[in-house]
Amino acid sequence: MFPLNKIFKIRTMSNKCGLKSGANMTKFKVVMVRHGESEWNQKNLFCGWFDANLSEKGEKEAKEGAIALKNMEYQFDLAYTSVLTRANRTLDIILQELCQTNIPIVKSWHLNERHYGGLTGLNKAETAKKFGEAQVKIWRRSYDTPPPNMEPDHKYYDTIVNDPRYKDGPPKDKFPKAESLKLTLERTLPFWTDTIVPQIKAGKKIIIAAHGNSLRSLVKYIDNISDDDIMALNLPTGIPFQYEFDECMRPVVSMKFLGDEETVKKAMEEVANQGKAK
Ligand SMILES: O=C(OP(=O)(O)O)[C@H](O)COP(=O)(O)O
Repeated sequence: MFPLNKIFKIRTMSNKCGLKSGANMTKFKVVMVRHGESEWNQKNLFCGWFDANLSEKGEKEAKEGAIALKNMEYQFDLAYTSVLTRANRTLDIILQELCQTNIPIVKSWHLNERHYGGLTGLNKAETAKKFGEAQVKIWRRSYDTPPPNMEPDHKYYDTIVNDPRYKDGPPKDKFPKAESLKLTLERTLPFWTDTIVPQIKAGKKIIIAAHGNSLRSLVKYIDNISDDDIMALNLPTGIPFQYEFDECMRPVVSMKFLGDEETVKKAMEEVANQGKAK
């Protein structure tokens, strides 16, 4: 379980990108949300780049997340999401509830879930029974150990590799076969730095609807979380969280969930427990 006191914190850092002042000012705010529960989350299957739909519960979670944002009168100028339906649909539900469907939406595979390789479509609890909970935890949560590759004879290989949504990338010779969190960060980070951050600095109010591990990779980078500590972070579905940054894009407030602490903790524990042999 990731210690929430590590993330529910107000930071005291340097002012003007250098000098210690102890009083950092919030200049920018960004909202992130992992999509609501998918049909494959519900069945406890490794999903990755398979395009699962939201479950009925997931639609409800997205709506509840949207209501939390609405109650706090959030206004967005721009939205980013992956090219996967579960994240797109979550974003649509949120923007509909907020009556902000007119804002631009940028979809990119760079925000896709990490590619779960050969594990795609396998049940997590059955995999834990077969290979042991420790191995499954390494595959799910270690920073730099990728799952086994998805080979061309994998049940979902053709569906994923030949999906027309990838016609503009990633290039065929760089198409992922499996991704660790580290490999995921190698494609989320340039998108964050080169595409999203300039828009934040231009004053745009941004929401990012993505996935458990693509968001974990960004959180690791933004909060400079160690390779060991990131193993304990499990993001709940459908609960938006906010970052506040100073003028130098350093986090002033990290992962402030728009949900009560007990509910968030319980949802995080449930995600962690998906890898236990039942
Ligand atoms: O596709 C997945 O993530 P997503 O539901 O956030 O898109 C994974 O199956 C999440 O699994 P994990 O929590 O075991 O890393």
